[in-house]
Amino acid sequence: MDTSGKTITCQAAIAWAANSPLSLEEVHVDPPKAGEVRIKLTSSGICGTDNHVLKGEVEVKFPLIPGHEGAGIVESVGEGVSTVKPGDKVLTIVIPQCRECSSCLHPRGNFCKKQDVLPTSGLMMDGTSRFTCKGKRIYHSFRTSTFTEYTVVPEIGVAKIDDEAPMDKVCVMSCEVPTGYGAAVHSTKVTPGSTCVIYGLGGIGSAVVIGCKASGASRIIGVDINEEKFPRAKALGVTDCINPRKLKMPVQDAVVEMTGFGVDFAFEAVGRPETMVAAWNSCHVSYGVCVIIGLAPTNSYLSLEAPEIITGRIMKGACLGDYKTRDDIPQLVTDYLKNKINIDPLITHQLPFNQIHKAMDLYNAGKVIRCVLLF
Ligand SMILES: NC(=O)c1ccc[n+]([C@@H]2O[C@H](COP(=O)([O-])OP(=O)(O)OC[C@H]3O[C@@H](n4cnc5c(N)ncnc54)[C@H](O)[C@@H]3O)[C@@H](O)[C@H]2O)c1
Ligand SMILES: [Zn+2]
Ligand SMILES: [Zn+2]
Repeated sequence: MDTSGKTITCQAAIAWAANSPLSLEEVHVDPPKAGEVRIKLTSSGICGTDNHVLKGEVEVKFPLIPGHEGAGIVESVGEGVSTVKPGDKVLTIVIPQCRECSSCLHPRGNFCKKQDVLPTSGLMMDGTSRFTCKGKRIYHSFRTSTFTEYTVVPEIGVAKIDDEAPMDKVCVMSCEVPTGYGAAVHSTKVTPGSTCVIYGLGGIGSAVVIGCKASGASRIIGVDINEEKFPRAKALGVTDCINPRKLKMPVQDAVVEMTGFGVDFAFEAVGRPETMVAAWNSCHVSYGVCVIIGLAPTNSYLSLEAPEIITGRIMKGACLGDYKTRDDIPQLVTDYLKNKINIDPLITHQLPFNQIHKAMDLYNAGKVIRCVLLF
Protein backbone atom coordinates (compact mmCIF):
# COMPACT_ATOMS: atom_id res chain seq x y z
CA MET A 1 0.00 0.00 0.00
CA ASP A 2 1.35 3.44 -0.90
CA THR A 3 1.41 5.47 2.32
CA SER A 4 3.24 8.54 0.98
CA GLY A 5 1.43 11.79 1.67
CA LYS A 6 -0.86 10.05 4.19
CA THR A 7 -0.84 10.01 7.98
CA ILE A 8 0.39 6.63 9.25
CA THR A 9 -1.10 5.06 12.37
CA CYS A 10 1.36 2.80 14.19
CA GLN A 11 2.69 1.73 17.56
CA ALA A 12 5.09 3.90 19.57
CA ALA A 13 6.44 4.07 23.11
CA ILE A 14 5.51 7.34 24.79
CA ALA A 15 7.02 8.83 27.93
CA TRP A 16 4.10 10.92 29.27
CA ALA A 17 6.29 12.38 32.03
CA ALA A 18 9.75 12.00 33.57
CA ASN A 19 10.19 8.88 35.70
CA SER A 20 7.01 7.22 34.48
CA PRO A 21 7.06 3.86 32.68
CA LEU A 22 6.97 3.97 28.89
CA SER A 23 3.51 3.39 27.51
CA LEU A 24 2.91 1.56 24.20
CA GLU A 25 0.30 3.59 22.33
CA GLU A 26 -1.26 4.00 18.90
CA VAL A 27 0.19 7.20 17.39
CA HIS A 28 -0.43 9.17 14.22
CA VAL A 29 2.66 10.09 12.25
CA ASP A 30 2.16 12.95 9.79
CA PRO A 31 3.77 12.91 6.35
CA PRO A 32 7.18 14.59 6.10
CA LYS A 33 7.16 18.31 5.30
CA ALA A 34 9.72 20.04 3.06
CA GLY A 35 13.26 18.93 3.93
CA GLU A 36 12.02 16.00 6.03
CA VAL A 37 12.13 12.22 5.72
CA ARG A 38 9.70 9.61 7.09
CA ILE A 39 11.43 6.39 8.10
CA LYS A 40 10.11 2.89 8.87
CA LEU A 41 12.35 1.80 11.74
CA THR A 42 13.98 -1.64 11.63
CA SER A 43 16.03 -1.43 14.85
CA SER A 44 16.86 0.97 17.66
CA GLY A 45 19.37 0.82 20.47
CA ILE A 46 18.66 2.06 23.99
CA CYS A 47 21.43 4.53 24.84
CA GLY A 48 22.45 6.05 28.18
CA THR A 49 21.22 9.40 26.84
CA ASP A 50 17.68 7.95 26.52
CA ASN A 51 17.98 6.94 30.17
CA HIS A 52 18.93 10.52 31.15
CA VAL A 53 15.86 11.73 29.22
CA LEU A 54 13.51 9.25 30.89
CA LYS A 55 14.85 10.05 34.36
CA GLY A 56 14.41 13.79 33.79
CA GLU A 57 18.17 14.43 34.16
CA VAL A 58 18.41 16.35 30.90
CA GLU A 59 15.85 19.01 30.17
CA VAL A 60 13.31 17.84 27.57
CA LYS A 61 9.62 18.39 26.90
CA PHE A 62 7.03 15.71 27.74
CA PRO A 63 5.13 13.82 26.46
CA LEU A 64 7.73 12.60 24.02
CA ILE A 65 8.74 9.56 21.97
CA PRO A 66 12.27 8.74 23.15
CA GLY A 67 15.07 6.98 21.30
CA HIS A 68 17.68 8.27 18.87
CA GLU A 69 19.92 5.33 17.92
CA GLY A 70 17.85 4.19 14.95
CA ALA A 71 18.19 2.30 11.67
CA GLY A 72 15.44 2.02 9.11
CA ILE A 73 14.17 2.29 5.54
CA VAL A 74 12.98 5.56 4.00
CA GLU A 75 9.18 5.35 3.50
CA SER A 76 8.65 8.77 1.90
CA VAL A 77 10.34 12.14 1.57
CA GLY A 78 9.13 15.74 1.71
CA GLU A 79 9.56 18.42 -0.92
CA GLY A 80 13.12 19.26 -1.88
CA VAL A 81 14.74 16.19 -0.30
CA SER A 82 17.53 15.09 -2.63
CA THR A 83 20.02 12.98 -0.66
CA VAL A 84 17.75 10.00 0.14
CA LYS A 85 14.78 8.32 -1.56
CA PRO A 86 12.11 5.77 -0.55
CA GLY A 87 13.64 2.33 -0.03
CA ASP A 88 17.09 3.63 1.05
CA LYS A 89 18.68 2.16 4.18
CA VAL A 90 19.43 4.97 6.64
CA LEU A 91 20.47 5.86 10.19
CA THR A 92 18.90 8.62 12.30
CA ILE A 93 21.62 10.95 13.61
CA VAL A 94 21.30 13.14 16.70
CA ILE A 95 23.88 15.68 15.52
CA PRO A 96 22.92 16.64 11.99
CA GLN A 97 25.27 17.90 9.33
CA CYS A 98 23.66 20.85 7.54
CA ARG A 99 26.87 21.60 5.60
CA GLU A 100 26.13 25.35 5.93
CA CYS A 101 26.68 26.47 9.55
CA SER A 102 29.96 27.62 11.14
CA SER A 103 30.51 24.17 12.74
CA CYS A 104 29.84 22.24 9.54
CA LEU A 105 32.02 24.55 7.45
CA HIS A 106 34.99 24.28 9.86
CA PRO A 107 37.33 21.38 9.07
CA ARG A 108 37.11 20.05 12.65
CA GLY A 109 33.63 21.19 13.73
CA ASN A 110 30.82 18.66 14.01
CA PHE A 111 28.37 20.16 16.53
CA CYS A 112 26.00 21.46 13.86
CA LYS A 113 24.10 24.60 14.83
CA LYS A 114 20.87 22.95 13.69
CA GLN A 115 21.02 20.24 16.40
CA ASP A 116 18.20 19.96 18.94
CA VAL A 117 20.06 18.52 21.94
CA LEU A 118 21.49 21.54 23.79
CA PRO A 119 18.93 23.00 24.26
CA THR A 120 16.09 20.83 23.05
CA SER A 121 12.82 22.18 21.62
CA GLY A 122 11.30 18.75 21.02
CA LEU A 123 9.99 20.05 17.70
CA MET A 124 10.94 19.84 14.06
CA MET A 125 12.78 22.79 12.50
CA ASP A 126 9.51 24.58 11.61
CA GLY A 127 8.47 24.54 15.29
CA THR A 128 5.79 21.83 14.97
CA SER A 129 5.56 18.10 15.79
CA ARG A 130 4.72 15.20 13.44
CA PHE A 131 3.29 12.97 16.20
CA THR A 132 -0.12 12.96 17.87
CA CYS A 133 -1.67 10.49 20.30
CA LYS A 134 -5.19 10.65 21.73
CA GLY A 135 -5.52 14.13 20.23
CA LYS A 136 -2.41 15.40 22.03
CA ARG A 137 0.78 16.70 20.45
CA ILE A 138 3.74 14.46 21.25
CA TYR A 139 7.24 15.93 21.28
CA HIS A 140 10.22 14.58 19.34
CA SER A 141 13.40 13.47 21.08
CA PHE A 142 16.42 15.34 19.63
CA ARG A 143 14.58 15.33 16.27
CA THR A 144 15.08 11.58 16.07
CA SER A 145 12.49 9.60 18.18
CA THR A 146 13.12 5.97 17.35
CA PHE A 147 10.97 4.05 19.87
CA THR A 148 8.24 4.01 17.22
CA GLU A 149 7.48 2.01 14.08
CA TYR A 150 7.63 5.21 11.97
CA THR A 151 9.36 8.53 12.62
CA VAL A 152 9.93 11.82 10.80
CA VAL A 153 13.37 13.45 10.88
CA PRO A 154 15.12 16.32 9.08
CA GLU A 155 17.05 15.30 5.96
CA ILE A 156 20.19 16.86 7.50
CA GLY A 157 19.99 14.22 10.28
CA VAL A 158 19.75 11.20 7.99
CA ALA A 159 22.81 9.16 6.97
CA LYS A 160 22.33 6.94 3.93
CA ILE A 161 24.17 3.64 4.43
CA ASP A 162 25.27 0.64 2.37
CA ASP A 163 22.48 -1.53 0.88
CA GLU A 164 24.22 -4.59 2.39
CA ALA A 165 24.03 -3.30 5.99
CA PRO A 166 22.38 -5.76 8.44
CA MET A 167 19.44 -3.69 9.67
CA ASP A 168 19.00 -5.62 12.92
CA LYS A 169 22.45 -4.54 14.16
CA VAL A 170 23.57 -1.44 12.37
CA CYS A 171 21.54 0.97 14.55
CA VAL A 172 24.47 1.05 16.98
CA MET A 173 26.40 2.80 14.19
CA SER A 174 24.07 5.74 14.69
CA CYS A 175 25.43 6.62 18.16
CA GLU A 176 27.30 4.02 20.24
CA VAL A 177 30.08 3.19 17.76
CA PRO A 178 30.91 6.66 16.38
CA THR A 179 30.68 8.11 19.91
CA GLY A 180 32.89 5.59 21.72
CA TYR A 181 35.15 4.12 19.06
CA GLY A 182 35.36 7.55 17.40
CA ALA A 183 36.36 9.28 20.66
CA ALA A 184 39.45 7.04 20.76
CA VAL A 185 40.44 6.70 17.10
CA HIS A 186 39.22 10.02 15.69
CA SER A 187 38.70 12.71 18.38
CA THR A 188 41.80 11.83 20.39
CA LYS A 189 43.87 9.58 18.14
CA VAL A 190 45.05 7.29 20.94
CA THR A 191 48.69 6.40 20.30
CA PRO A 192 50.31 2.93 20.21
CA GLY A 193 51.81 1.91 23.56
CA SER A 194 49.78 4.50 25.50
CA THR A 195 47.91 4.10 28.79
CA CYS A 196 44.16 4.77 28.91
CA VAL A 197 41.41 4.82 31.52
CA ILE A 198 37.71 4.61 30.75
CA TYR A 199 35.12 5.65 33.34
CA GLY A 200 31.89 3.75 32.62
CA LEU A 201 31.92 0.37 30.87
CA GLY A 202 28.43 0.55 29.40
CA GLY A 203 27.67 0.82 25.69
CA ILE A 204 29.75 3.91 25.03
CA GLY A 205 32.66 2.96 27.31
CA SER A 206 32.83 -0.49 25.68
CA ALA A 207 33.08 1.13 22.25
CA VAL A 208 35.89 3.36 23.61
CA VAL A 209 37.71 0.20 24.73
CA ILE A 210 37.47 -1.23 21.20
CA GLY A 211 38.92 2.03 19.83
CA CYS A 212 41.80 2.12 22.36
CA LYS A 213 42.65 -1.50 21.64
CA ALA A 214 42.53 -0.93 17.87
CA SER A 215 44.89 2.04 18.34
CA GLY A 216 47.46 -0.15 20.09
CA ALA A 217 47.10 1.14 23.68
CA SER A 218 49.27 -1.02 25.95
CA ARG A 219 47.25 -0.60 29.14
CA ILE A 220 43.50 -0.01 29.29
CA ILE A 221 42.03 0.54 32.75
CA GLY A 222 38.25 0.19 33.06
CA VAL A 223 36.31 1.81 35.92
CA ASP A 224 32.72 0.90 36.79
CA ILE A 225 30.64 0.55 39.94
CA ASN A 226 28.89 -2.50 38.41
CA GLU A 227 31.34 -5.42 38.43
CA GLU A 228 29.04 -7.40 36.12
CA LYS A 229 30.51 -5.19 33.35
CA PHE A 230 34.07 -6.44 33.97
CA PRO A 231 34.16 -9.82 32.14
CA ARG A 232 32.87 -8.33 28.86
CA ALA A 233 35.21 -5.33 29.21
CA LYS A 234 38.19 -7.68 29.66
CA ALA A 235 37.14 -9.65 26.57
CA LEU A 236 37.24 -6.38 24.58
CA GLY A 237 40.75 -5.47 25.76
CA VAL A 238 40.56 -3.90 29.24
CA THR A 239 43.70 -4.93 31.13
CA ASP A 240 42.70 -3.80 34.67
CA CYS A 241 39.21 -3.33 36.13
CA ILE A 242 38.52 -1.08 39.12
CA ASN A 243 35.39 -0.69 41.22
CA PRO A 244 35.73 2.74 42.90
CA ARG A 245 33.40 1.63 45.70
CA LYS A 246 35.87 -1.07 46.76
CA LEU A 247 38.87 1.28 47.00
CA LYS A 248 40.24 2.89 50.15
CA MET A 249 41.42 5.95 48.17
CA PRO A 250 39.83 8.20 45.54
CA VAL A 251 39.71 6.34 42.21
CA GLN A 252 41.84 8.96 40.43
CA ASP A 253 44.64 8.45 42.99
CA ALA A 254 44.46 4.70 42.37
CA VAL A 255 44.79 5.25 38.60
CA VAL A 256 47.78 7.57 39.08
CA GLU A 257 49.41 5.07 41.44
CA MET A 258 48.84 2.17 39.01
CA THR A 259 50.39 4.03 36.08
CA GLY A 260 53.13 5.86 38.00
CA PHE A 261 52.30 9.35 36.72
CA GLY A 262 48.74 9.25 35.40
CA VAL A 263 47.38 8.08 32.06
CA ASP A 264 47.95 9.44 28.56
CA PHE A 265 44.21 9.36 27.76
CA ALA A 266 41.18 9.39 30.08
CA PHE A 267 37.61 8.99 28.83
CA GLU A 268 34.45 9.78 30.80
CA ALA A 269 31.45 7.74 29.62
CA VAL A 270 29.13 7.98 32.63
CA GLY A 271 27.68 11.49 32.46
CA ARG A 272 28.34 12.72 36.03
CA PRO A 273 30.43 15.74 37.13
CA GLU A 274 32.29 13.68 39.77
CA THR A 275 33.50 11.08 37.26
CA MET A 276 34.49 13.91 34.89
CA VAL A 277 36.70 15.42 37.61
CA ALA A 278 38.07 11.95 38.42
CA ALA A 279 38.92 11.42 34.72
CA TRP A 280 40.68 14.82 34.60
CA ASN A 281 42.69 14.00 37.71
CA SER A 282 43.63 10.55 36.34
CA CYS A 283 45.61 12.16 33.49
CA HIS A 284 49.30 12.89 33.40
CA VAL A 285 49.44 16.53 34.55
CA SER A 286 51.59 17.63 31.65
CA TYR A 287 50.50 15.72 28.55
CA GLY A 288 47.36 13.79 29.55
CA VAL A 289 44.20 14.23 27.49
CA CYS A 290 40.80 13.96 29.16
CA VAL A 291 37.83 13.36 26.87
CA ILE A 292 34.34 14.03 28.20
CA ILE A 293 31.73 11.93 26.38
CA GLY A 294 29.06 11.53 29.07
CA LEU A 295 26.16 13.97 29.07
CA ALA A 296 25.99 15.61 32.49
CA PRO A 297 22.64 16.64 34.03
CA THR A 298 21.16 20.00 32.98
CA ASN A 299 22.48 22.85 35.18
CA SER A 300 25.37 20.85 36.64
CA TYR A 301 28.87 22.32 36.82
CA LEU A 302 32.44 21.07 37.13
CA SER A 303 34.69 22.17 39.95
CA LEU A 304 38.38 21.96 39.08
CA GLU A 305 41.40 23.19 41.02
CA ALA A 306 42.13 26.29 38.96
CA PRO A 307 45.91 26.52 39.59
CA GLU A 308 46.31 22.95 38.28
CA ILE A 309 45.07 23.91 34.85
CA ILE A 310 48.35 25.48 33.66
CA THR A 311 50.26 22.21 33.83
CA GLY A 312 49.41 21.31 30.25
CA ARG A 313 46.69 18.69 30.45
CA ILE A 314 43.92 18.97 27.88
CA MET A 315 40.21 18.58 28.54
CA LYS A 316 38.06 18.06 25.49
CA GLY A 317 34.44 17.19 24.92
CA ALA A 318 33.34 15.01 22.01
CA CYS A 319 29.97 14.33 20.46
CA LEU A 320 29.65 11.39 18.08
CA GLY A 321 33.43 11.08 17.92
CA ASP A 322 33.79 14.52 16.28
CA TYR A 323 32.77 12.93 12.99
CA LYS A 324 31.12 14.93 10.22
CA THR A 325 28.10 12.76 10.77
CA ARG A 326 26.46 12.36 7.35
CA ASP A 327 29.83 12.11 5.58
CA ASP A 328 31.72 9.84 7.98
CA ILE A 329 29.19 7.51 9.65
CA PRO A 330 28.26 5.72 6.38
CA GLN A 331 32.00 5.07 5.95
CA LEU A 332 32.13 3.45 9.41
CA VAL A 333 29.25 1.17 8.33
CA THR A 334 31.21 0.20 5.22
CA ASP A 335 34.29 -0.48 7.40
CA TYR A 336 32.11 -2.80 9.52
CA LEU A 337 30.92 -4.63 6.38
CA LYS A 338 34.59 -5.05 5.38
CA ASN A 339 35.37 -6.49 8.85
CA LYS A 340 37.60 -3.53 9.76
CA ILE A 341 35.59 -2.88 12.96
CA ASN A 342 33.73 -5.55 14.92
CA ILE A 343 30.63 -4.09 16.53
CA ASP A 344 28.95 -7.42 17.32
CA PRO A 345 30.21 -7.68 20.95
CA LEU A 346 28.59 -4.30 21.67
CA ILE A 347 25.10 -5.78 21.15
CA THR A 348 24.42 -8.17 24.01
CA HIS A 349 20.62 -8.35 23.75
CA GLN A 350 17.97 -8.07 21.03
CA LEU A 351 14.24 -7.97 21.76
CA PRO A 352 11.11 -7.29 19.72
CA PHE A 353 9.90 -3.68 20.03
CA ASN A 354 6.74 -4.69 21.89
CA GLN A 355 8.96 -6.06 24.68
CA ILE A 356 10.43 -2.61 25.34
CA HIS A 357 9.48 -2.85 29.03
CA LYS A 358 11.60 -5.97 29.42
CA ALA A 359 14.43 -4.19 27.55
CA MET A 360 14.22 -1.20 29.92
CA ASP A 361 14.22 -3.54 32.95
CA LEU A 362 17.38 -5.25 31.66
CA TYR A 363 19.00 -1.86 31.06
CA ASN A 364 18.05 -0.56 34.51
CA ALA A 365 19.35 -3.73 36.15
CA GLY A 366 22.76 -3.08 34.51
CA LYS A 367 22.62 -6.37 32.56
CA VAL A 368 23.21 -5.09 29.03
CA ILE A 369 25.91 -3.39 27.02
CA ARG A 370 23.40 -2.54 24.30
CA CYS A 371 19.93 -3.97 23.99
CA VAL A 372 18.61 -3.49 20.46
CA LEU A 373 14.86 -3.30 19.81
CA LEU A 374 13.73 -5.02 16.62
CA PHE A 375 10.68 -3.88 14.64
N1 LIG B 1 28.86 12.69 23.61
C1 LIG B 1 28.09 11.90 22.87
O1 LIG B 1 28.07 11.99 21.65
C2 LIG B 1 27.26 10.84 23.55
C3 LIG B 1 26.60 9.89 22.78
C4 LIG B 1 25.94 8.86 23.44
C5 LIG B 1 25.91 8.80 24.81
N2 LIG B 1 26.52 9.79 25.53
C6 LIG B 1 26.55 9.74 27.00
O2 LIG B 1 27.51 8.77 27.39
C7 LIG B 1 27.18 8.28 28.69
C8 LIG B 1 27.20 6.76 28.70
O3 LIG B 1 26.19 6.24 27.84
P1 LIG B 1 26.00 4.65 27.71
O4 LIG B 1 25.06 4.43 26.60
O5 LIG B 1 27.30 3.96 27.71
O6 LIG B 1 25.25 4.35 29.11
P2 LIG B 1 25.28 3.00 29.95
O7 LIG B 1 24.20 3.12 30.94
O8 LIG B 1 25.30 1.83 29.01
O9 LIG B 1 26.70 3.01 30.68
C9 LIG B 1 27.00 3.82 31.79
C10 LIG B 1 27.95 3.01 32.71
O10 LIG B 1 28.44 3.86 33.74
C11 LIG B 1 28.51 3.10 34.94
N3 LIG B 1 28.55 4.01 36.09
C12 LIG B 1 27.53 4.65 36.71
N4 LIG B 1 28.00 5.41 37.72
C13 LIG B 1 29.35 5.25 37.73
C14 LIG B 1 30.41 5.77 38.53
N5 LIG B 1 30.15 6.63 39.52
N6 LIG B 1 31.67 5.39 38.25
C15 LIG B 1 31.94 4.53 37.24
N7 LIG B 1 30.98 4.00 36.44
C16 LIG B 1 29.71 4.36 36.68
C17 LIG B 1 27.27 2.22 34.86
O11 LIG B 1 27.35 1.10 35.75
C18 LIG B 1 27.27 1.83 33.38
O12 LIG B 1 28.01 0.65 33.15
C19 LIG B 1 25.81 8.90 29.02
O13 LIG B 1 26.01 10.05 29.82
C20 LIG B 1 25.28 9.32 27.67
O14 LIG B 1 24.36 10.40 27.77
C21 LIG B 1 27.19 10.80 24.92
ZN1 LIG C 1 23.15 7.84 22.09
ZN1 LIG D 1 25.55 22.57 10.42
